[in-house]
Amino acid sequence: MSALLKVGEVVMRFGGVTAVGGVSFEVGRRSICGLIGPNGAGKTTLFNCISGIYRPTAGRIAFEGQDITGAPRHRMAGMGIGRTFQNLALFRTLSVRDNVLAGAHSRGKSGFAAAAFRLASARREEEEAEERLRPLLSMLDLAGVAGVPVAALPFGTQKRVEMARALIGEPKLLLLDEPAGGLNHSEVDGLAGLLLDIRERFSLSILLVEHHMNLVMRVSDKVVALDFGKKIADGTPAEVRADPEVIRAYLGEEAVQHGRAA
Ligand SMILES: Nc1ncnc2c1ncn2[C@@H]1O[C@H](COP(=O)(O)OP(=O)(O)OP(=O)(O)O)[C@@H](O)[C@H]1O
Repeated sequence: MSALLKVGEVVMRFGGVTAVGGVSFEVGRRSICGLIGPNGAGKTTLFNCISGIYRPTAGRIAFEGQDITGAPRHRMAGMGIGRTFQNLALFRTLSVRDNVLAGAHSRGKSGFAAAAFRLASARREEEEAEERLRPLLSMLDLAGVAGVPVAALPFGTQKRVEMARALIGEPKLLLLDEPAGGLNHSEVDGLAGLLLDIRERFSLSILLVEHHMNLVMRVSDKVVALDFGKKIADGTPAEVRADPEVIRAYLGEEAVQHGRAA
C-alpha cells in the first residue's frame, strides 16, 4: 500500500536563506514518524510546508496520492490533516469544550453558508461532533475540566486540549509540533502512552517534530533527521540513533570518534 504522506525534494528559501534544501521522505499509514535535528535544522519550516502555512519554493507534497503542494492551511483539516502548534493556538477565554468543538467546525463539510442558516446538514455535523466529544475528552483526561476556560489550566493540560481539537476532526495524519515542549518528566511519560493510544484508537499516522529524544525514540516507527536543511538519516530509531552523521550533528566530531550515541 502506498505511503500516506510523500514529501518529495521539498525546498524552502527565505530570500538568501535555504531553510529546507531538497528533503524527501514518506510517512506510512498508521505509523509514527519522528522528525528530529538540531536547532535551525529546518524542522519547523518543513512542517509548515506540509501543513500549508508555507508554499514550498520547489518540490512536491502528496497526501493519499493527491498533490497538496501549496494547498492553503484552511483546507488541511477537511482533507484529513490535523495539527498542533509549538506555542499553542487556543481561544484562551473559551472553555475546553468550545475550543475542542471549534476543531470540528474547521473541518465541517457543509460550509459557512449552511452553518449560518443552520441547515440540516450543518446541524447533523454539530450533533456528530458532540457525540465524538465525550469519549475524546475522557481519553485525553479532560472530562473534568470541560467547562473551564483554557487560560486557567496548566500548560500540559492546554497541550492536550490542542490535541483534542485536532482529533475531533478525525484526521488521518496528525502533525504535532514539539508536543513534549514544556512538559515535566511524568507528563512526557504520559504523552508517550497517549500517542500510541491515539494511533491505535484513530488508526491514524503521526508526524512529530520533537527535541525530546527519549520520547521520539520510544514512540516512532521511523525517524527522519535533518541538519542544515538536508536529510542526514532516515530509518528505525535504533538505526538513526547510531548513525554517525546524526551523532556528529548533535554532539560534534569528538563524539563520533568516541562512538557516543545521540
Ligand atoms: N521566516 C523566515 N525567514 C528567514 N529565515 C527563516 C525563516 N524561518 C526559518 N528561517 C531560517 O531557516 C532555518 C531553519 O529554521 P527552522 O525554524 O525551520 O529550524 P528548526 O529545525 O525548526 O529549529 P528549532 O529546533 O530551533 O525550532 C534557520 O536558519 C532559520 O533561521
